[in-house]
Amino acid sequence: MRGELLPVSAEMRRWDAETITSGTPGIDLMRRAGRAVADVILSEARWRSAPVLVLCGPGNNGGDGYVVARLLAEAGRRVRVAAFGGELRGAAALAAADWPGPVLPLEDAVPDPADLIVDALFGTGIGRDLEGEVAGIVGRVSDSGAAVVAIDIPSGVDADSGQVRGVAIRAGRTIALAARKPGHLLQPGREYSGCVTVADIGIPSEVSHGAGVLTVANEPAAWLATFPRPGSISHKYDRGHAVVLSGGPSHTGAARLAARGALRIGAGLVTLVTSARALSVNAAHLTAIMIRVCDEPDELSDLLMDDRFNAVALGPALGIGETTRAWVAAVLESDRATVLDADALTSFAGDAQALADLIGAGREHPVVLTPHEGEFARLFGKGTGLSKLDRARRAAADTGAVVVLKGPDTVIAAPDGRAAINENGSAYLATAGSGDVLVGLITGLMAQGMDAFEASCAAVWLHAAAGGRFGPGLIAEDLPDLMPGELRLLLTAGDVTSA
Ligand SMILES: NC(=O)C1=CN([C@@H]2O[C@H](COP(=O)(O)OP(=O)(O)OC[C@H]3O[C@@H](n4cnc5c(N)ncnc54)[C@H](OP(=O)(O)O)[C@@H]3O)[C@@H](O)[C@H]2O)[C@@H](O)CC1
Ligand SMILES: Nc1ncnc2c1ncn2[C@@H]1O[C@H](COP(=O)(O)OP(=O)(O)O)[C@@H](O)[C@H]1O
Ligand SMILES: [K+]
Repeated sequence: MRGELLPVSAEMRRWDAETITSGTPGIDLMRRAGRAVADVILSEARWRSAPVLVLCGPGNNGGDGYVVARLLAEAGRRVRVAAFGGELRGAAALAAADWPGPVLPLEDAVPDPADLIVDALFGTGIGRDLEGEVAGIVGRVSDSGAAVVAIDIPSGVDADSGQVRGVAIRAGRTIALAARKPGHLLQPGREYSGCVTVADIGIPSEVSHGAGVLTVANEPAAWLATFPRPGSISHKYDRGHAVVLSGGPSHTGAARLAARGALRIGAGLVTLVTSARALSVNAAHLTAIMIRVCDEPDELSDLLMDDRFNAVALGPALGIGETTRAWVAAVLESDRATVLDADALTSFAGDAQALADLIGAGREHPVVLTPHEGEFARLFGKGTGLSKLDRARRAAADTGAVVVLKGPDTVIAAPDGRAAINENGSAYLATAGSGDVLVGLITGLMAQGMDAFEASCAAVWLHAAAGGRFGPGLIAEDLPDLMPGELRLLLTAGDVTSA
């Protein structure tokens, strides 16, 4: 997979183990980890005179902490170490043996507001909720207001899910070892991690890239190579023809937002399908977007016999119930690239299997589902105990569709197990109708022939980049018209950073 790999803890353990097997002792990895963290601390002017309190746990994350303590003391810094747990093993025991100073019991550690705290309690090996004396120190660190640097991941944050295991350290700075993990991007882990940088600890690229990690950070590197660009002799039919279904006379705006999104992202033609009753209100608001009247699903099926209509979106403001299920069935039977959102999903609440059956196994063209958390739970259940990543992945595998599970940390998952986590989102996107525009962006990219997973990733990223760059005052109507600016930055200026 292209893009920055985000290994889960089991994959990370494999990377470490394979590196050790191929000849690098675990203590060397740990010393590199400690060196990287110490270098960050020593290079920060604001921490130059801060006394350092290193909190060490019973595993290898604690081992990293002992290395940091020794290196900072050798650099002349005042360092206290407090530790928790029984006898250390392996590399961690070696690292602890190299620390020449005293070790306080954790319960005696009293962080001072002037301290710099190094959080080396737990990393990827956290196995249960924090309680007792470790929960106590997390509380005291938080109450002290001291600055915190976390090694690998803030203790208490689950590296796979981003969930807090009871309580967690809030770090201003986190130094992720070898790679960021999903828990650095998924909420609330992202909030707890503060500013995250990655330290190279010497995992060979054959190990990290040979391991089949299927999760990436959603960034242009993951999909830019296949992003559609018109050729010099392209005509509009080469750029696809997107179709968007409108709701009834007083529910037409959502579909128009999606249709405009599809046109702005580059679909050659966009047609809004409306009932006769909603025709005049739609017609009064549209110019470049064409209109066709279909009052029954059969009429839409007939329209879609023309294979120039190659991507269809439905759901926003369509109404919940049997009628919408019939429209969904008609579209899915026509086997066009399809995006199902909002009411098209909620009409199948508690009956995801019926939707999966309609999507079917033998279809030629992909389907994308774009639920927010509420729609997802209604369709697939709460998935208690599963991470957002796993819930999206499982829903994709079960339905055979790409699933875009929206929110501040949108997850895009493909039926084959690939997944991407988005991180350029902006809370300004939390405004009525912004999801409708996203539907149009995905549909417009699929109309241009982009792979459904990559189209979903690209649309989510561009939508978020536009929202973040615009910021205060954003309304959904703005989003389609922000696309030309975002596309210019992405495709011509080579500036692929979001706001
Ligand atoms: N592998 C390598 O070679 C390298 C690894 N590196 C570093 O190691 C980290 C991973 O190390 P790790 O696997 O030892 O796990 P770690 O996060 O230290 O914690 C495990 C310990 O905590 C305990 N424990 C867990 N939860 C608990 C709880 N709620 N409350 C209380 N105790 C709890 C658990 O106890 P147990 O569950 O076994 O009873 C076990 O003793 C990784 O993030 C990176 O920093 C780097 O140095 C590079 C080389
Ligand atoms: N706090 C947030 N940070 C980043 N993105 C957000 C946030 N809240 C919502 N969004 C994004 O805004 C869009 C809202 O879509 P949706 O919930 O379907 O709203 P609507 O139905 O009003 O269009 C989604 O793309 C979602 O990821
Ligand atoms: K930690």
